[in-house]
Amino acid sequence: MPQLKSFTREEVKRHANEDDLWIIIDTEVYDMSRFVDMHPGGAFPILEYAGKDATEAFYGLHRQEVLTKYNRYKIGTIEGEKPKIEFRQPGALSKVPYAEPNAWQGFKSPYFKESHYKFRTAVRVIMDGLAEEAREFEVSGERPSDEFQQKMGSHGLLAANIGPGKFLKEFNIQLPGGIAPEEYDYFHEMIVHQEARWGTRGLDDGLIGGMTISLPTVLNFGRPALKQKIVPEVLAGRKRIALAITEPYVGSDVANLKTTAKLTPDGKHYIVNGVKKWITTGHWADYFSTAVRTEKGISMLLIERSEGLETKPIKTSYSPSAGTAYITYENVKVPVENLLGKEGGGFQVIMSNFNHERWVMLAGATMGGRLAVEECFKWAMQRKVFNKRLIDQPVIRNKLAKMIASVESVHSWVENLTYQMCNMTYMEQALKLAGPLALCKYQTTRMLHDVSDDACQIFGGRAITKTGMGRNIETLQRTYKFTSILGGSEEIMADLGVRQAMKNFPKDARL
Ligand code: HEM
Repeated sequence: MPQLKSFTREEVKRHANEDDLWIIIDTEVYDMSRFVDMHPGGAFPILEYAGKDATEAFYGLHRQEVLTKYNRYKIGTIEGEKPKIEFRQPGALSKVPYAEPNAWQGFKSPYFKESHYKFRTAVRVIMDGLAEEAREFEVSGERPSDEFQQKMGSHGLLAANIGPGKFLKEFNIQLPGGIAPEEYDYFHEMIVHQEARWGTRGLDDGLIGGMTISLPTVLNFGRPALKQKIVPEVLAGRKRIALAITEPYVGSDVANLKTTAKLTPDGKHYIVNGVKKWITTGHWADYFSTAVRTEKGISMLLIERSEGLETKPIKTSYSPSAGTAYITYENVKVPVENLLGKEGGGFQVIMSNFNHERWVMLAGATMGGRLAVEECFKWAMQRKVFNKRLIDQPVIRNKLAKMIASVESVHSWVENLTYQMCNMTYMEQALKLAGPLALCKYQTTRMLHDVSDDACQIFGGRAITKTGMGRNIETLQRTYKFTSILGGSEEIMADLGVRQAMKNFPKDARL
């Protein structure tokens, strides 16, 4: 970058033709002479601002990050003037009201201790440092690279997604912010899910989604030797793992799955045949925690990618970088030692992680809604139409009010449920939390539906454009159905919640 100089506004005015074209954005001076013909928006819009202040026009059409990416054209600043627009620094919190959970914006919280604040600060710095690379994978739809997966692992961010547990100490995991493994609780984990503010819904699942739902089956039900082999390599990002339950004929209806595993006559192996569909991370995975039908009923097997096992990508409306796969198993030979839990005990293995899986989705989804609030609020404040800012239109303020109120309500419920998870025993959680978590998941994805709809109307055409100002809104509207179908569809969640409440309904209660 050339040495930055100081200029007066009068000096800038003298560089006002196509071959010598300067503009001012806030208090910075850009020499556009070499860029004007390459400008993605064409030369015409820039020419109008030659030698002038283009701040308002620029922010009406570009995200701030454009200036960071093209800062090679910056030649100086305006003498004696202080910037009016703040540049977001890596790791910084947003000052936009409701853009962050209120605990991070100075509100009192009964839930967070010093270690949570410390952890959040550390996680945001790491995530900001990885954001650009993450977005490149989401846009290209490519497999997140081994280096990227391993960076996540080396920061402790893969293990941090699996939740608190003895395994953090057992496998010597170094958590962000130097948090001690025994201190790590579900509020720390909630922070990890909510700090994934990259706007890369597909990639998030390709990187960690499959692992978060499948590794616990090995951690909690795998034989010690299997655990020792697989857990460290997955948590370090050297290997990837997916949960393979759903089939083309059965989605949530696990009891009717058709994939079979037959014991060989010597009793040393299972031979697996069948197909699986919608397997998140599946196309990238080395291991598959797979639900099969054995002689004794539904069982879970850890299957390594090997002869007879093939994956192919499913073209989804979210992102190919989620690695969503169709899997075929043709006479795949699996050692009996890879049985997870008991033969015929597959339901227990599958069910044991459902609450956690749904809660992870809730935490991530509230962040998705919040990000939309921040984007819409900023856009409405800076976008001018009919000579007014969007925010000056009551209809826009009303939409924002609805968005904020629904994100905040769901977020408070998620925090309350997280508190229960931190303080109930595993058995208590199993008995009491399935219903509320299911209802909260239902409410959260309804919230996303409404927020996405309002956000799209606020952003207009940019909400259906993959790059530029509305990029994150486009991602939200294209991907929120992912959350409302996976891990139990809205309809099943709503029904489960009410059926569980019916079980606890007092027999003697009358209106
Ligand atoms: C440092 C100065 C500038 C840089 C680096 C820059 C860069 C860019 C880039 C990268 C895009 C594509 C954005 C996307 O698709 O996400 C773009 C679009 C555009 N730019 Fe600029 N630009 C600059 C200044 C300006 C100025 C002063 C104007 C004047 C109004 C302008 C008008 C536009 C327009 C109209 C578009 C198309 C926006 C759209 O498709 O909605 N640009 N610019």
